[in-house]
Amino acid sequence: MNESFEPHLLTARAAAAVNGLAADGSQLPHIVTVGRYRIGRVLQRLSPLWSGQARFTHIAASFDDAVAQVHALHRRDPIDALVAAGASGAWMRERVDIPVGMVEVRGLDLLQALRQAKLQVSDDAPNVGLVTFEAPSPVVAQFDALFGLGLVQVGYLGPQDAADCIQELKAQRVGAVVAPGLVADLAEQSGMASVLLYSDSSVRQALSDAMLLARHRLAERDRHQRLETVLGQLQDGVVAVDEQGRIRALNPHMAALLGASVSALHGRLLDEVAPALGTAQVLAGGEGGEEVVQLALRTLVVRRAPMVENGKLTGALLVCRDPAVIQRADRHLRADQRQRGAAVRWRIADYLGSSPAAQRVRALARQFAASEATVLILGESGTGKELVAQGIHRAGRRASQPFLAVNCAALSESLLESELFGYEDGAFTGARRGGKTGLIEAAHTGTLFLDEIGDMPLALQSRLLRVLQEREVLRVGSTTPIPVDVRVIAATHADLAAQVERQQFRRDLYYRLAVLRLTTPTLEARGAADVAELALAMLAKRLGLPDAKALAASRHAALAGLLEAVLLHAGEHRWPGNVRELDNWVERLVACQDYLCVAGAGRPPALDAARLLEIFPECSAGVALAVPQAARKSRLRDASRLAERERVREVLERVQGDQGRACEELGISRATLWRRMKEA
Ligand SMILES: Nc1ncnc2c1ncn2[C@@H]1O[C@H](COP(=O)(O)OP(=O)(O)OP(=O)(O)O)[C@@H](O)[C@H]1O
Repeated sequence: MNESFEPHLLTARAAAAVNGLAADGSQLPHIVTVGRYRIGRVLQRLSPLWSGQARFTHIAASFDDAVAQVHALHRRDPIDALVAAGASGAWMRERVDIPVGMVEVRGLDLLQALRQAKLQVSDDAPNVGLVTFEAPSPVVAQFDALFGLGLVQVGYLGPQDAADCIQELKAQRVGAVVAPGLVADLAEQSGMASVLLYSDSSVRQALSDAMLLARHRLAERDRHQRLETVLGQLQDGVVAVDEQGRIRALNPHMAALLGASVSALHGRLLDEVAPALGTAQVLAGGEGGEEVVQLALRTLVVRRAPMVENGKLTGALLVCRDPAVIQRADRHLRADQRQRGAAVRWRIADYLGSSPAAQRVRALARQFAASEATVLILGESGTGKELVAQGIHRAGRRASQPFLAVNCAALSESLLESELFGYEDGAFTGARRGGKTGLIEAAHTGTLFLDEIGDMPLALQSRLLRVLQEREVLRVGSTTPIPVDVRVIAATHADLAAQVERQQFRRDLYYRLAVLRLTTPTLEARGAADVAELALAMLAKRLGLPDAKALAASRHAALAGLLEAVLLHAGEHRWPGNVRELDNWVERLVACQDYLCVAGAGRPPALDAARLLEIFPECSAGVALAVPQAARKSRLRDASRLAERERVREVLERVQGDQGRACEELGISRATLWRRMKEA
């Protein structure tokens, strides 16, 4: 016996079914019974037996009317299976894409029905009528001939035949009829006894069949929904077709590419909707692979793959990509690679100096980092323009994105153009195959530093202006602009405003660039204290120390003192090469430290003025003019002593304590060496 007949199960299930859920919380399949008249009533009477296992809806209609109502309901509330009988059921099965549990006439049921009918005939009308869907059965006719039932068989195709059926039965003196619902009802109305062709057990069997079909379909629907959720998350358009090329699944992105809704596209032939996708080609056993196609006005990259199950081709999967997405990913990858190659080294705090001018630079840079506006950094060569640009980038929201720099003065016009804007495949003779991504594209989401912007040729200035205005870049040889999100920081040592007046620089570009403006001061403007601070930091860096503070405690303290002494003699030097020139001094000092200090007889080594001028001719003015003050002299002496001691220690280390060799190298006597060793 079917478990659904157990009453306690029925109640528990019925309670859960109120919400369309099974007792375990899973969704119940939706079954729709379809039928009018007597069969409709039997279906409604018996379907509650499954009430805990399925949700039932009844549609009292037949044929086209039933088909229309089923479609309408299915759109509102998806149906998992239908139950119907006879001609109307067969009609529906042809027209609805939902499995149908058919109420079938079974042999014993028919005998039972005929027996019941026979018991109800009268002498006036002694015959029994049998109305069946489609043609009369020869087997039943043979049975009648054998047992003498007086059976009149009539075929029935649809409601339009019902009245004719009744007339024919009457004419043949039929007293009781075994017939489908409508005919049975009409027979009763015209005074004939009637027995429904379908027994309760055949209706129960149909309901049970429908249950199985519905469960299967519900599981399929769940799988489909999960798949749709996954597909919905994809940025690509994805469509699956069956072996005939009919769309069986697609995601909203694909529907948008095809220009219709998901539901409108479902079931249509993909080759009719979008012939360019080449569905037929892959279904005909062609190779999958990737191709660029034109779909309406869009260019897409389509990838096709046949679907093969158990060695049989069951359909195909097509994945469509917007080339812009691929290009963007490509740009990101390239930008990442470039970024790794040219890491951002500097932070705003690396801009050293305690002078008010240096403090102002740091404060402004911090302000600019919080903004997205274009920055123009003005300043002489070697005043830290790139350092500040990197600092602004690193302190802003683009810090984790690429920082790319290009020196506009270092490249020829055509090279600078392709470096900045990139080019398309075959844009010019010698162009790399596959084209090239320009720095502007590669800096997407990051910062582009345009050094020596004043040297950018006028033609490129116009192209750059377009990038800043339209926020898109046009590769050389291309007509399709690529959107970019780049912050531009430009720098120049030139007087850009004067260049604008002389029409050497586009005025509109100048204003676009100079939204935020910052000037990096020269070393001269920053003063001697900043010069010393920077020089000591450079010395520390050369010696592999973390910063200038570490010098004092190191064995290089004397060298640091020597550096300070040399700088004191720089006097009025104007540092035209700025930080680069200063770094050059530090390097010279490290190389010539021994030569600079001369030990007199019985006197500690001291900075030798003549040698100083020889190595640092820039000092001449200072040395000649400045009368060294007492404080300076003593600082210098200390520095020289320190340097000498340091030197002794270094040489002794190198010669592994061999004092004879150390004296030779240092050019001093053994007695002096011992004294120096004691001091150290
Ligand atoms: N205030 C400063 N503090 C620390 N280092 C500095 C400072 N100013 C400049 N530098 C250093 O000087 C060197 C040159 O700086 P940078 O390249 O930024 O200058 P620039 O103005 O861009 O020069 P150019 O215009 O010649 O390219 C770098 O090593 C930089 O770190």
